[in-house]
This record gives sequence, structure tokens and C-alpha cells, in this order.
Amino acid sequence: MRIFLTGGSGMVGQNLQAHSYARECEVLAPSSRELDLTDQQAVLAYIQDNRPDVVIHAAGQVGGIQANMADPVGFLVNNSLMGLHVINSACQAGVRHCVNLASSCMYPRSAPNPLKEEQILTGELEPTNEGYALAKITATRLCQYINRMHDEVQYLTLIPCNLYGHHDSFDPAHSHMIPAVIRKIHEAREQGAETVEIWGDGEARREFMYAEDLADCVFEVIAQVKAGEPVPDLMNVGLGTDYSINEYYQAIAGVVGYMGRFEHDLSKPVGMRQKLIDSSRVNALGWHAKTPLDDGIAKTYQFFLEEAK
Ligand SMILES: NC(=O)c1ccc[n+]([C@@H]2O[C@H](COP(=O)([O-])OP(=O)(O)OC[C@H]3O[C@@H](n4cnc5c(N)ncnc54)[C@H](OP(=O)(O)O)[C@@H]3O)[C@@H](O)[C@H]2O)c1
Ligand SMILES: C[C@@H]1O[C@H](OP(=O)(O)OP(=O)(O)OC[C@H]2O[C@@H](n3cnc4c(=O)[nH]c(N)nc43)[C@H](O)[C@@H]2O)[C@@H](O)[C@H](O)[C@@H]1O
Repeated sequence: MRIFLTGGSGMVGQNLQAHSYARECEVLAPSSRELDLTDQQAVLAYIQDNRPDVVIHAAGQVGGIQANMADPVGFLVNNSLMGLHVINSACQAGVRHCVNLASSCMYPRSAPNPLKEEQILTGELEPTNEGYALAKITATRLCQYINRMHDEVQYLTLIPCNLYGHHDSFDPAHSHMIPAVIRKIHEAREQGAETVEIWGDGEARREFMYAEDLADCVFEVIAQVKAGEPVPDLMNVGLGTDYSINEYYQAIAGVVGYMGRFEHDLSKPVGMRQKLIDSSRVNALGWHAKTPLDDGIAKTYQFFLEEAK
């Protein structure tokens, strides 16, 4: 099976390529220098020339709350263009299967948790990542419209919770909370700092899943689609538990071996108070996330020590 994977050099993309299922496939994963996904003509020509059986759209301008607040135009424009070009060109080129990756940040900021797929577009979005969320909603709806217009295709959208793991970004200007805090606490321990700053009051809650588990889910879904099993076109993918930011700092300090104190900087942005997703649909297919938080943090810290410093 020939797969066109976008975002192959990213955290999710590299975890997808490392999965055993991928090793049984021909995976085409051009970098952004080889194929700029904001260039519609180039994307259509690439798909027409290479005729993939499946497209996995894992590219994006991605980052934590601070990155989104710094560049709402880029997060809206680049993610909208990439999603529209990849998904619409796949349809125009006659690709039958597509897996589009969205994000739990696209849910309304005040929707009751756990968040369910039918709650999309039922309320105002979180201002700190509204541009990104609008782009994700647009690509998600495009997949659903294509499914309605073309009986022979299946364009699925998976909505992951926050992710972390090998190949994550540890750059404080862009990174999500777990890699940012791993770096912060590691450096505090190395420098003998007595305190580490927590953004906000630390009471916001997040559901973070190990990226390798998402890769496993993507290929489980593809395998079931290829086997002709009934698969919903829109599914949350999470592990079903969330923790407070304070709890994440404690867990990471335990893995890193930091014994100092924490101070809360209430001037820092906190985003949604909670975004725990309901993963019943994907669980009904027989898939469940399997990496416990402490194991995932330990593996990610090891990666940071070996690769990312
Ligand atoms: N990380 C999370 O917490 C999280 C949570 C939920 C959903 N997601 C979704 O999962 C997907 C992957 O996220 P990630 O964390 O793996 O992101 P990432 O590590 O930042 O990787 C992003 C990828 O997109 C590529 N890309 C960016 N702009 C491009 C362009 N103009 N043309 C071609 N490729 C381009 C990058 O290629 P270059 O390196 O060559 O620029 C890179 O391979 C995204 O759709 C994201 O929205 C992520
Ligand atoms: C999945 C991603 O979720 C993103 O929202 P979001 O979870 O708030 O993004 P994160 O940057 O992971 O922030 C998660 C929570 O961690 C808190 N936090 C505490 N300390 C830190 C720190 O040192 N660095 C960071 N980055 N956060 C920190 C932050 O205030 C926020 O409440 C969206 O902006 C993206 O678009 C994407 O959807």
C-alpha cells in the first residue's frame, strides 16, 4: 500500500514512520522543502504523479499556547491552506482514503467535558488558538462534505488530545507544555535553581497522550477501513484521563529528579480550563491508548537527553 504522509519530519510524522505497519507500506514523506503544502498546484501535481492509496495529513504549523498567540495569522492561513490543498487535491486525484489530523483545541472553550464530536461548532472558540481551531474545523468539514459527495471514498478525521513524545519540539518559543516543562525543570536541576515558574495558577487541566499511541491508532483505523469495517468519519483520540498543570509539573519533577519549589506566574496565559475528550467511538473499534503518563514522560526525557538538547 502506498501512503502519502504529510508532516513526515514532525513529531507525529516520525512516530508514524517508526510504526511497524508503516514498514510494510511504501511511505512517501516529502519535506516542506520538497513539497510546500501551501502551494496548491504543487500538491495536486504530486498526488496525481504518485497516485497514493492513502493520504495521512499530519503536517501543520503547530505549537503551544505561546506560539499560537504570537502568530494567529500564520496558524490560520498556513493550516487552512495545507488542509484545503491536501484534502481537496486528494479528492480531485481520486484518492479513496484519507486520514486528517485535527486537534481537541477546536472544541468550544466552555463546552461541557468530556468533549464529544457532536459538540464541534456549538460555541465560541478559545481565543488563544482560535485561528488554528478554525483551520482544523475547516479541514474537518471538508472531509465530511467529500464523504457525502463521493460514496466511494472515506475521508476520516481523528481529533487527538494534546500530544508529547519522541521528536517533540523543546524550543520554549514554540513547545507545548510537557516538553517545555521537561526542559525548564531539567535546566533548574542542572543549575541548582531553588524554584521553577508555573504558568498561571496550575489548575487548568490537560489530557496529554504519548504520540506513539496516536500513530498506533492511525494505523489501526486504516487497517479496519481497508478490511471494510464500519469506521466513523470523525473520532476523538485520547486516553480518557486528564491532570492539572500542577500535577504535570510534579510528575515531570519526579522523573527529572528535581527537589526544588514551584511559583505560579499568574501573568502567563492558561488557555482552556479543561479539554478532556470522550474517546468512546475509537474505543468501540477496540483501540485504547496504552502508555501511562510516567512511562511517557520518562521516555520523552530520555529522548531530550539524547537528542534534543
Ligand atoms: N503536538 C500536539 O500536541 C498535537 C495535538 C493534537 C493534534 N496535533 C496535530 O498533529 C499533526 C502533527 O503535529 P506535530 O506535533 O507532529 O507537529 P510538528 O512536529 O510541528 O510537525 C509539523 C510538520 O508539518 C510540516 N509542515 C509545516 N509547514 C509545512 C508546509 N508549508 N509544507 C509542508 N510541510 C509543512 C513540517 O515540516 P518541516 O519540518 O519540513 O517544516 C513538519 O513535518 C498536526 O496536524 C497537529 O495539528 C498535534
Ligand atoms: C494541542 C495544542 O494545544 C494548545 O493549547 P494548550 O493545550 O493550552 O497548549 P500548551 O502550550 O500545551 O499549554 C497547556 C497548558 O499548560 C500551561 N503551562 C504551564 N507552564 C507552561 C509552560 O512552561 N509552557 C507551556 N507551553 N504551557 C505551560 C499553559 O498555561 C496551559 O494552561 C493549542 O494552542 C495548540 O493549537 C494545540 O491545539
